Amino acid sequence: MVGAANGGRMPPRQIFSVVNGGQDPVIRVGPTSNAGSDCGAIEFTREDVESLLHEKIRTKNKFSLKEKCDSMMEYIKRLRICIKWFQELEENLLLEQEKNGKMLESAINRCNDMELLMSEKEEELNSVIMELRRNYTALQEKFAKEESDKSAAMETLTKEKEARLSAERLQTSIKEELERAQRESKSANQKILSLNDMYKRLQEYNTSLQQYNSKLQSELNQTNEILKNVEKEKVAMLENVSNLRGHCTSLQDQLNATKENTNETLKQKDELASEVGHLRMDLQQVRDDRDRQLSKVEDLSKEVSKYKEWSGKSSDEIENLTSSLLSSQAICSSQSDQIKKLQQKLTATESKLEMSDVSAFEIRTGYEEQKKINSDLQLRLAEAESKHYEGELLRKKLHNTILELKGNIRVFCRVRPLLCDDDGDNETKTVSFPTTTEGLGRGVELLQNGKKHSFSFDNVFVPESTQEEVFEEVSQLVQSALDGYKVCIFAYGQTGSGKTHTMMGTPGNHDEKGLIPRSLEQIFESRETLQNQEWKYEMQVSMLEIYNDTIRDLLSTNRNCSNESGKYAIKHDPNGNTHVSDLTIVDVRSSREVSFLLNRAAQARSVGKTQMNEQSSRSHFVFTLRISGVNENTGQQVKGVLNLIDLAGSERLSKSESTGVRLTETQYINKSLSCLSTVIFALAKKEEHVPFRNSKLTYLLQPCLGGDSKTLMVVNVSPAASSANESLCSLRFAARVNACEIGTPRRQTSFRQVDGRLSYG
Ligand SMILES: Nc1ncnc2c1ncn2[C@@H]1O[C@H](COP(=O)(O)OP(=O)(O)OP(=O)(O)O)[C@@H](O)[C@H]1O
Repeated sequence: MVGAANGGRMPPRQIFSVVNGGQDPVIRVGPTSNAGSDCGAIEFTREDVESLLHEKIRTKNKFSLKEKCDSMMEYIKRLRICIKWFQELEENLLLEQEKNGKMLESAINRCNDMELLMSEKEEELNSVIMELRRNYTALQEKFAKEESDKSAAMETLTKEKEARLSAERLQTSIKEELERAQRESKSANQKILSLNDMYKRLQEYNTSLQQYNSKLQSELNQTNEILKNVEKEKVAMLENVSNLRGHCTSLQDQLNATKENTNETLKQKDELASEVGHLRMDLQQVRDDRDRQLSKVEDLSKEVSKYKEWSGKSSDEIENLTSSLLSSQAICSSQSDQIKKLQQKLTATESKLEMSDVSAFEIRTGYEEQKKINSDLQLRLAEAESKHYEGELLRKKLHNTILELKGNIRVFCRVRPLLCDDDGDNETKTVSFPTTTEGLGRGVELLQNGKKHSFSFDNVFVPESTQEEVFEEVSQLVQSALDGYKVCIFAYGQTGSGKTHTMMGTPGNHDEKGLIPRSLEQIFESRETLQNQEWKYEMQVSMLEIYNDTIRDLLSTNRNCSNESGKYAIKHDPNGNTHVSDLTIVDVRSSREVSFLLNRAAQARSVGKTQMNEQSSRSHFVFTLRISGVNENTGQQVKGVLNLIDLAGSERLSKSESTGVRLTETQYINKSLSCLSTVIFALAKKEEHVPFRNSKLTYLLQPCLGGDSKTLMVVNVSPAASSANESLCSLRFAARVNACEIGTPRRQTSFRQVDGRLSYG
């Protein structure tokens, strides 16, 4: 094509360039093409030409022109040969080009023809290709369709195979099942018969249970009614008894005054009687004197008459005799006066004596009357007291019946007042108390994140409730420890919610005493009263704390060796009694002694300042009073236990911001409280395994929680808005505990020799 464009010829410059820069590195000129030329068979390669062109002419003598001219000539000669070779080559190339041009032309023609032919053929082929493509696409579509059909068919086949296999398996299992079902059907038929039988019996049992239940319900209602009446009667009786006691005391006072009066009167009477005796003696003496004087006068008169008879006697003698007679008469008359006076005195004294006899008689009759009234009153008092005792017994029985019906765990809720330390939004009321008939005193409502949560417990104490009011509701439970029951009262709640306040109260403030001191006072008072019924009690106290899951003896004088291994090991015996080895147990005789021990324990207890509470209890405090009683009349023996527990408060690590020791304490507290809830829920669900051993607290309280004791949980709640989440958690936990039926309280009483050992539960 290039050749055609240049008319088949190339200029010599171009040929030279071909020699210099052509693709072929060597241009060889054949011998035929050089025939007859000067260069003969000389061949030039590209390198030759290039070296020739770049050759520098060198002479031996730089300044010899001849030599330079010769070498130039030589060089020109070589150049000429080269040029000639080029020219020949060019001619040959031109010839060849011409030839090639012709050939090219014919080839182009042929090519054009061929192109025409080819285009025709191409068109033909294109149409064929198009046809083929169409066919191909159709075939591809068909193929794809066939493929998809095939895969679908394969899938269906595999599915069918699987279905067949499963159907076969199903068939065999159905066969087996059928056989089994036939067997079962037979046994089921038998079972149906027996179940029908049982169903009938169960229906009968159910109806009897329903009847029994309704009877129990009505009995419970009646019992509640009776209990209320008994309570009312008790109050009236107590009032009556106190009135009678008042009356009796005033009568006793009167009686004493009368006795004193009588004694005084008797004394006066004795004095008067002795005076009368003296007077009588005086009178007698005076009478004797008078008689003597009278006989003297008589003698003298006789003598006077004798002397008168003698008339011969001297007148002096007569005068003497007359004067002595006169003096005797004067003495006589003065003595008569004296006698008269004495008689008057005697009559006055006798009338006085008579009067005093009358008043003594009156006093004696008054005294007798008073005595009678007093003995009447004593009888009435004894009657009232025996009625009161009977009422008390009935009330206890009813109280125990209610507990038996309800289960041994009861829950009270106490909401403490808002304190100035409480942070957060305290304008909106977080805790409220329903005023409906059924909710009053038993319901509590908590507002959290705008949602109201309602709870109901056995008793709910509002922030204004006093320590005394709280104790009043607990006193019956405390009392049953003296009757031989195991009693456990524990305070649960968030840190700073008022547990220690409820259990211990404010030290030094008499009105703010908590449940523990009040319970002890009541127990010791009742002990005094029961002594009249011949009951003799012995009491022992122990106090411990569980700090970081380690028991510490709060009454030990040597608290440093609490970590000795094997010390304070908890053991339960088969009777449900618990012992803590090496724990200090102190015999106590008065509530004053216990108060002293309580103060000692409070000082030894682990308390620390936290973000949430200035005086936060960092441990669980367990106070135990073991009571052992015997009735000397009947020989009956009782063994009661009173456990009063102030738990450490739960707290959120994020909120308490505890670090170091406080953080460790908080972690232990939270862990043991969560163990407590796990145990309670396991008991509630009646699970086979109850994880009592997961913490020292739950293991120690095992008999109280899972056994036959009377247990009361006081859930303490803070009304602060910032504590709403924690309060909700505590109330939810308490509600679940309230719904638990854990066991039935059992009284520990016997007529045998009491086991000397005492225990927690
Ligand atoms: N009913 C109440 N009336 C008046 N003040 C109360 C009442 N309850 C609690 N408080 C006061 O609230 C504060 C915290 O109470 P307390 O120490 O009893 O809480 P706590 O639940 O025992 O806390 P922690 O678990 O941290 O030991 C105390 O200052 C206490 O006096």
